[in-house]
Amino acid sequence: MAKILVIDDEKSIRDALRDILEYEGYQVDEAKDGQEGLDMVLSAPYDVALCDIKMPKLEGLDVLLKAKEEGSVTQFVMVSAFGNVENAVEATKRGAFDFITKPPDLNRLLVTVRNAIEKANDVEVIKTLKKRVYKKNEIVGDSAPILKVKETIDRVAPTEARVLVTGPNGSGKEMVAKQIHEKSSRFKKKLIEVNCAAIPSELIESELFGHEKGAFTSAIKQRIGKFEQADGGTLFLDEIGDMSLSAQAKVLRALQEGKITRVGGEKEISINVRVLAATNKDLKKAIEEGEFREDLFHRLNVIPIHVPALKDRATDIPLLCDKFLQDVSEEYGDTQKSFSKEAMEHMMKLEWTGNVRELRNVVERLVIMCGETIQVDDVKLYAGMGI
Ligand SMILES: Nc1ncnc2c1ncn2[C@@H]1O[C@H](COP(=O)(O)OP(=O)(O)OP(=O)(O)O)[C@@H](O)[C@H]1O
Repeated sequence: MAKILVIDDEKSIRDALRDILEYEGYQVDEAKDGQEGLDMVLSAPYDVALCDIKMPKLEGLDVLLKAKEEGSVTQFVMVSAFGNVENAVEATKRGAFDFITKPPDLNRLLVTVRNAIEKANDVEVIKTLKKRVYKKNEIVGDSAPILKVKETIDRVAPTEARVLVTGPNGSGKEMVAKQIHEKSSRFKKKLIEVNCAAIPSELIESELFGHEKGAFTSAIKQRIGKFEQADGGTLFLDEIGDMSLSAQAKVLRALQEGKITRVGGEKEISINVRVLAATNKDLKKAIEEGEFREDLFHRLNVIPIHVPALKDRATDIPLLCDKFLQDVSEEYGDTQKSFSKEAMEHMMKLEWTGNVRELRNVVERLVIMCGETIQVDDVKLYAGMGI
């Protein structure tokens, strides 16, 4: 049942609104001034507040602003006296859902309340979805190296520092980059990812910097590159060790000068981008072999984060398995399965050359193929079938 709070200093109005709303089946509480209303909105989850504008102690507009400041998701419908409509309009500009005038017209009141409740439900749904996504992206593990990774993320995320994430395939480098972006002040803007290994070297410059129409034969129209797409946000250069030397030179210039030029273009375009990079290659060795620019390495490697191979943090395996059992059962809408003690001990001894990605695939395979409790023989049979 939807909960509605009526905030009004006139008892007759509170009584009238309560009668109407209770008759419609809503649960109604009352506050007799602005301050009491604010306290109640902040201490209980009301779907809708019907809030008078002119009140002693705290005016309606201030109740609204303070509630929003504190992150309240209650939808405010302002109730204004006839001569006070300007204030009500101002309130809707500042985040109130709508306003009605006194004395309230019954139909208009009920329609507005119903719409406000719908909006409140949408906001709740979005909030839980967001929490779920956040949980889905959570870095699982409490081994010493993973705790260090998480601590470094928390420290570095709010800064503008560039981060170079290293570690073997499937160890969680991309997850680290995503967390840094989500926990940074750039989180409302985009995180743009480029897999440098997947793009042919002759196309990487156009991919990163864009091109002007006619810059080369297949450039039939202008294209905005990843640096420009990430403006105000974060650019994640994955597999940076696979980037050609000529593209490296251009990336270096973009980082040094904060400017790029589209391929075939002349104009310099200023960009405000935080760059994160990742690689599974040994970049120091690549530098010695002349395959990676040392100056670019130093530009990118302001804060290094190393994600170790899974076999070097086997104590994380039970927690990761739990998380993946939960994810997979949610995905298939099944009850959650579990590992026998011996099965889990065996999981912890395996090599996991494909690291966490391989572990996730194996857990999914086991959930599909096995009974309620996954046994050690199941693990021997189904793990190590290739990732
Ligand atoms: N600590 C972790 N907790 C939960 N899930 C994880 C963790 N580490 C990795 N994963 C999951 O494992 C998979 C592989 O992770 P990710 O893509 O981040 O690895 P990567 O190192 O970037 O891989 P590649 O080197 O192939 O690009 C993803 O599905 C990711 O969600």
